[in-house]
Amino acid sequence: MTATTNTEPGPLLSGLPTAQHDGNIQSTAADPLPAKLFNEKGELQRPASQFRNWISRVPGARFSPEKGRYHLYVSYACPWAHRTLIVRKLKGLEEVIGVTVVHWHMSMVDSWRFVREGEDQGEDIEGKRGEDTNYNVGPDPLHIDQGVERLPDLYRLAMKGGKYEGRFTVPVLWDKKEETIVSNESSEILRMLDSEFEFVEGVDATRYKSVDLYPKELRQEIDEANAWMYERVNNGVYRCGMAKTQTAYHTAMTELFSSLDRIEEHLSSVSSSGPYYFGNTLTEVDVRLYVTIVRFDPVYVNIFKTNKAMIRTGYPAIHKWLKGLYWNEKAFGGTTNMRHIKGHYFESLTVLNPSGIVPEGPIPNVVGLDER
Ligand SMILES: N[C@@H](CCC(=O)N[C@@H](CS)C(=O)NCC(=O)O)C(=O)O
Repeated sequence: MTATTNTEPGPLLSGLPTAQHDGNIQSTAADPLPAKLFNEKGELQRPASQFRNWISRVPGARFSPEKGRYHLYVSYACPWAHRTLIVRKLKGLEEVIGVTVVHWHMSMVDSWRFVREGEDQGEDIEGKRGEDTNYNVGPDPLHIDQGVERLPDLYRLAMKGGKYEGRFTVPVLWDKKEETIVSNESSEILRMLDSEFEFVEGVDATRYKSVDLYPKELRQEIDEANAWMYERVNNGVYRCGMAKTQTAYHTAMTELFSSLDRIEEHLSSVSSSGPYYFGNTLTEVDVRLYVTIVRFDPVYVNIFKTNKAMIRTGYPAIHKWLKGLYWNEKAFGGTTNMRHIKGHYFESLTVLNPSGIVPEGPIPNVVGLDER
């Protein structure tokens, strides 16, 4: 598989930009919103992910699928990283690919850091569906003697002395064999996990094959949905929240809410045939949309000012779809940790929320299956 199969129209970007680091990981003056991230209209422009290798089952491939060779570094808070956690679980790869979760707080100067031994892990106290999320939050288990305390330290190791000019983002798919980063682009990691691990030791091939997130017969529709949803919804909420002018905000809001209307209409028309975006077939569109929608009412409505409507009151079909995934599918609900999610956005993004106060509502963060 090559990078050309990726349908992402452009780079996926961050939570919020942190200051750039040099190769030695020293803090520089923090400009949380550097001018180069914006165009002349004050609209956010996401930079591209820099590590774009592929795990491939083609014989002789540099990164071949193997049990225990790869490790995911993620944040429960980050929607892009959340995609990879969902797919790892959906495909039954828990014993094959390890995971380490960073602390939910992202410093605007020093990026993400690993949780120290004995430190609060940010357990999801609402916890009903977060049962699987209170694991693997801790120090980097692979580089205990190499002084890896923060995400940039990992990028430094991967660069082996070379200069890295991208952003220090999660998710990171790490290769233990070459001690480097295979990929830091979630849309591509998602595809690799979905397609390349069927014949690997420790993988239940029947279960693996029972979920195909990019089935041939739906590829065109998936590609089309990905293209507009990425720009207007997944990245759209960030474009609203980080807009530097009223006009840029208005444009992003208009595109976001007209897209939610479109999704609502689509889901109303398919919901009788199944719980997923394409009725009875679970695809990567569900994965990619879920990570944004589950954060919408608890976080984006508030911190990103996406407040024309809430999902729970304004979009009944989307809400039903969301509740179904959260409550009925372990890979979705079980990887959703609201403590990390709310802590990250409201306490890290002090440029948008200077007090760092975390809103208590909405209550509950995700509505019960049979409640409205
Ligand atoms: N293109 C990346 C974007 C990932 C990303 O932007 N992650 C954010 C967290 S939500 C991050 O780590 N940001 C740190 C930064 O930009 O400094 C992907 O989809 O994998």
